[in-house]
Amino acid sequence: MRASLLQIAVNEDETVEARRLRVAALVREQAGADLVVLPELWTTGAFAFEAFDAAAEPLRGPTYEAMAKAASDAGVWLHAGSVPERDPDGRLYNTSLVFSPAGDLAASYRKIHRFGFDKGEAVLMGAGREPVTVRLPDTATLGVATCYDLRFPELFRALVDAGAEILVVPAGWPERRRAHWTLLAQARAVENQAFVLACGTAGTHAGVPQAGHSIVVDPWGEVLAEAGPDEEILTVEFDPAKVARTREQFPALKDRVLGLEPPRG
Ligand SMILES: O=C(O)CCC(=O)C(=O)O
Repeated sequence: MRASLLQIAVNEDETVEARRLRVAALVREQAGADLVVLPELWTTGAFAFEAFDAAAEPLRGPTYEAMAKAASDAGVWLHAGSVPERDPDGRLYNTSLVFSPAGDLAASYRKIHRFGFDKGEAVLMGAGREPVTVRLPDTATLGVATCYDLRFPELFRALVDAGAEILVVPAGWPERRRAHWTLLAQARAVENQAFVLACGTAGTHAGVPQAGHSIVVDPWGEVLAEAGPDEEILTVEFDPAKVARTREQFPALKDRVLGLEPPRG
């Protein structure tokens, strides 16, 4: 399987419309890949809170249209990262879109864990409630999560319980916590015996330098590829069957003890 992670630079000197056109062209250039992955909220930048409202779009808005066409032009599965989605009631969500090689929407996922504590995304956007997996016929099952979700192992366990073998994590992770990003991507891969494809942004928006350093980790925790800090296309080839082999050879997932009593005392 060949995957390309497009680590897009999100800077304020480029308009949302210009970036959308540029990213669509980059996706088209990935013809021949099986899966292409974009970062979180790459139209505005994940920290551009003041831009969310103006840039919000219905699920089937301009980013949906551009990415559906780019996926079918390239003939690739496309995890198009996330967009600020406005639902029919006016509520915003951080919503990921996954397209099939025919350009059909295979899945959408509203980010469950919103970042910002008492400000930013956490107050501006609603929370998703449903973990999402996507079956790529004859290949593997994707489990999707977004940025801050990476800190919550129980979500990833739910995805694995639903059959996920490749965990895809678009992000807009800040440079100041880059060490956490790398560590958590490896931890989620090791504990779930799954591939992790984590695609971040580069550049600086809203005064927040982005970490870049998109990363692909195999089910044994080995880093197969890692980007640098700037805009980059990270391409990697791997065998999804390694998930089943790893889980068979080192069957730790089978030793899970569920439903423990709360500690006494
Ligand atoms: O958890 C972090 O350190 C970063 C999370 C984040 O930036 C996000 O979810 O947008």
